[in-house]
Amino acid sequence: MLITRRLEFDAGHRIPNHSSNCRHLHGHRYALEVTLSGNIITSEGAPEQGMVMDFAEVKAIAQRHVVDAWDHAFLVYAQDTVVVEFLRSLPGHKTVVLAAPPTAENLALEAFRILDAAYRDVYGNQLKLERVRVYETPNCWADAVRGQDPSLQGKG
Ligand SMILES: Nc1nc2c(c(=O)[nH]1)N=C([C@H](O)[C@H](O)COP(=O)(O)OP(=O)(O)OP(=O)(O)O)CN2
Ligand SMILES: [Zn+2]
Repeated sequence: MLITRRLEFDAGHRIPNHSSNCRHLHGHRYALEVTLSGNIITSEGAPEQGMVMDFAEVKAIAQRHVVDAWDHAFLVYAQDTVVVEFLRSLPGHKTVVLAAPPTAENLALEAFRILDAAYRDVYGNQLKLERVRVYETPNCWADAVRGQDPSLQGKG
């Protein structure tokens, strides 16, 4: 069984080497969709009976590990030194420095890496993170899928 929870957040970014508009500093209302697989919990009387995981708990984990860190932050590529230095000059600015340009693809991969360790099979129902989808706009999104990207090797 697969279940998906959607969360939304706002963040700024730029794609420094982009040939068009995306090299400018701008922001998005991102959406993050977390898809988990697992067996439905059947323990009679358990609060989670009938669920793979309580959607509230799915949300709480993604919120704590990704959304709280990225919401109203500027997501910047570490090699984008001019912007990194500028953001450092702003006292107390919320900045997230990433090892790769902040495209939807790289944000989905980064969120997958962070969240994979965060979702634990506490009910013995083989709970596992399967996919993280990041919407950059309502029309553009990227999927990081377990076992499909070379950087997620070993997560199969
Ligand atoms: N494969 C990717 N392509 C692009 C990415 C990306 O992350 N992965 N990102 C961008 C820009 O960040 C840009 O903000 C996206 O805007 P745009 O292409 O304009 O998307 P819209 O949904 O607003 O498209 P409209 O045609 O304006 O409706 C670019 N490419
Ligand atoms: Zn953008």
